[in-house]
Amino acid sequence: MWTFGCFPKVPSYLLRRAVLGSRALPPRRRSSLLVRPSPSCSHPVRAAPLGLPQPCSVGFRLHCRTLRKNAKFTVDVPETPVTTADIKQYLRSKEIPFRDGYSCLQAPTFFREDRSPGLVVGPERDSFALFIDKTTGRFLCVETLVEGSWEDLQDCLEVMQKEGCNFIRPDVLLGYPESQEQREERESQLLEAQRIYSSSLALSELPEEDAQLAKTMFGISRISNATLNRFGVRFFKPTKSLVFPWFRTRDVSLQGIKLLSARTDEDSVIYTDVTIPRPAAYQNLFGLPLIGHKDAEVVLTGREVDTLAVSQVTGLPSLALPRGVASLPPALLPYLEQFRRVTLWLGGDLRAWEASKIFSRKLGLRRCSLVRPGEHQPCPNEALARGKNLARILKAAIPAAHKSIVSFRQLREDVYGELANTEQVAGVKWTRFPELNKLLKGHRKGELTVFTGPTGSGKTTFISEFALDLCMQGVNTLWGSFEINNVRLAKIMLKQFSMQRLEESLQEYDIWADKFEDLPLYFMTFHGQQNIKTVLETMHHAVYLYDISHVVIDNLQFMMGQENISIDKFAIQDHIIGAFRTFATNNSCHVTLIIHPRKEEDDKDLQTASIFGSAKASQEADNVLILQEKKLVTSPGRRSLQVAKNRFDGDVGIFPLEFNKASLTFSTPLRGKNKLRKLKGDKPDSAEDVLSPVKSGKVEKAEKPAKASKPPRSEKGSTGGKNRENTKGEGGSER
Ligand SMILES: Nc1ncnc2c1ncn2[C@@H]1O[C@H](COP(=O)(O)OP(=O)(O)OP(=O)(O)O)[C@@H](O)[C@H]1O
Repeated sequence: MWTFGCFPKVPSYLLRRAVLGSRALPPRRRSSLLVRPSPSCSHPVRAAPLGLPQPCSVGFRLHCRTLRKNAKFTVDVPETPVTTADIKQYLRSKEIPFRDGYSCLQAPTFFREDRSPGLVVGPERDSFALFIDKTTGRFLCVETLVEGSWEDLQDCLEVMQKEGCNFIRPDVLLGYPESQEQREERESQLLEAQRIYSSSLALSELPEEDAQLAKTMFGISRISNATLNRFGVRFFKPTKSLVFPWFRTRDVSLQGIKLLSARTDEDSVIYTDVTIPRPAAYQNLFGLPLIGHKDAEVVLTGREVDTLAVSQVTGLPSLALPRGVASLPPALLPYLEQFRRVTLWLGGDLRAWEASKIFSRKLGLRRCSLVRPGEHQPCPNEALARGKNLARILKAAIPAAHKSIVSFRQLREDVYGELANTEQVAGVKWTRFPELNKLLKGHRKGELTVFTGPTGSGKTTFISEFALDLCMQGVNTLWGSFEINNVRLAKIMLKQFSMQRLEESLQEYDIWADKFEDLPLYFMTFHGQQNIKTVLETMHHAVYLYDISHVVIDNLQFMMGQENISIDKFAIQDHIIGAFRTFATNNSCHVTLIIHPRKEEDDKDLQTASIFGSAKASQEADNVLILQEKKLVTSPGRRSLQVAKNRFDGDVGIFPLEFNKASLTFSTPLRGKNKLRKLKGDKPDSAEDVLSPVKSGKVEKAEKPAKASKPPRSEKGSTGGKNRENTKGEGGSER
């Protein structure tokens, strides 16, 4: 029988045309999300470099996974979001049998002709080796490691049907091979990983004293050498690091490593890890080769040492996520499909708890149980060190499935957790803006921040640094920059990241760019006017793929143009803000929305009323930040940041900012007293007093250092909205 195997290697779009004709498949829309790759356990990703036209929009985008130096990628956001029902219907129409799994549909693979049992790998280890993500339609064949979009899969099936063949050889369809540079980079990283791993020693091979010292340093004194050997963990003497290997399941060949180092800082031990390949391509489910194909239960942990502890003590199958609580890449979901029960024990703090709730939605709530962190339930390795009964903790894990009606009894542990961990509840602190921490207390998931300032005052520049600061601390960030293009935005960020005028130190460019590339930072490729629906779809997609917890939209005006102009424009604005509000709440994701002021008067400072069309809209925002350019400070041209609304605890105030033109960064002036003016105090006469403190005279009064004593205290949530904390997680699996 004639198959695609007969074709010479030609660009796939030519192949597609040759077979289907140009009318057979409409050209696909350009990708709208610029993101990192989501490589799976063992193979390369191909993609076009940043800013280049995306070949995938015209041809098959089938590819094996690769590593690449330039890790910023574009991926397709489906033109019409696909639903599970659509996928099922399509497969039925093609008479393809499938199994309905937790996160994926499973079908027989058609990427290899010879499916002899010995060659079949992956969790299912049967012919149903094609996993189709129920949310995105993306597929992965765990036998051949071919992956692609839902459209790609349909293309393959159409081609096969048309030609009457029953398999496609994926290599023929690789229209966009790696560049030589990418291949060299990948190969050199692999060699580096192999070199380090082969020159590392099993802890059992170290002199007893050294082994004990190393175990003490990493807090794994109670992990036996037998367990370490079973997982292939070694010690690399030159850097005094533990080495966790990433083995491919198919042939147990080494794909990469994670090096964990420890150093003491005063009283505490600080752990850092480095992965080869770099984090975006390091998609190792640590422990996967030890999973038996009949295992139906797994304990998912946030760290390799936790998996060692669980496995040693309970004997249960356990896997560690490659980036801990930061993300659960959907590319790993096929490898978790075989488990009927997944217990998430991701750590011992609130961040781990939040992550386990979010991840369980991806995994399918029905099969997930969560270990609630607490004093008596720390992370597994600590539990082992403290002599706790790990099996009992696992047994007490609570089902993740959401109940629409709960009693206080079910909430009391959550309430206690929040009261006992006020610092964690307050969110991630800025390292560059301590004054902001004093007012807002931190950056929290699920909130909506509205940011405004006069035209050209530096809104984009400031928010870029504001978001970068958080991103550098592991907050997965998605940028929607509709006004300035991504290259310009990335240039601003890179200067802020390196804190210098990079034009003058180009020899350092690669060093900074390499570090910058490892940030969990993603960009939408939209430019100019966009439909709010498309933007929200892209945001949803990014949250699913990359566990985004902060979206920055610059700016709202770029979503106004395509709405029906016969409707009142303030009503449109309200509608858009409401949509972002709902998104933030439902996805436990912080949205920062830049809005141009409605009106600017030379002699007046901005106030909340300068932004919004109606009071309803002002209630939607949890935080309102205003970049004030003049008036509030003595020197003209100097900027101040005003927190005009703070739903979390009501503290509002203002502090000056000094601009460094070389690095495009902001800081609080070193000189000058009373840098931060809190506008605390009595209940204001009206919301307007808080929302426009300038008008009420309170800010100007507070600006005078000598007279700034005890300004009136504003009421908590003085804007009239209830504390958003109460509604956080609405529509989700809030427990
Ligand atoms: N505090 C500042 N002092 C002086 N110049 C600044 C300051 N902040 C930013 N700039 C510069 O002003 C210019 C405009 O900045 P930016 O684009 O961030 O302003 P914007 O408020 O977002 O503008 P727009 O209103 O057009 O959206 C940039 O060249 C930036 O480097």
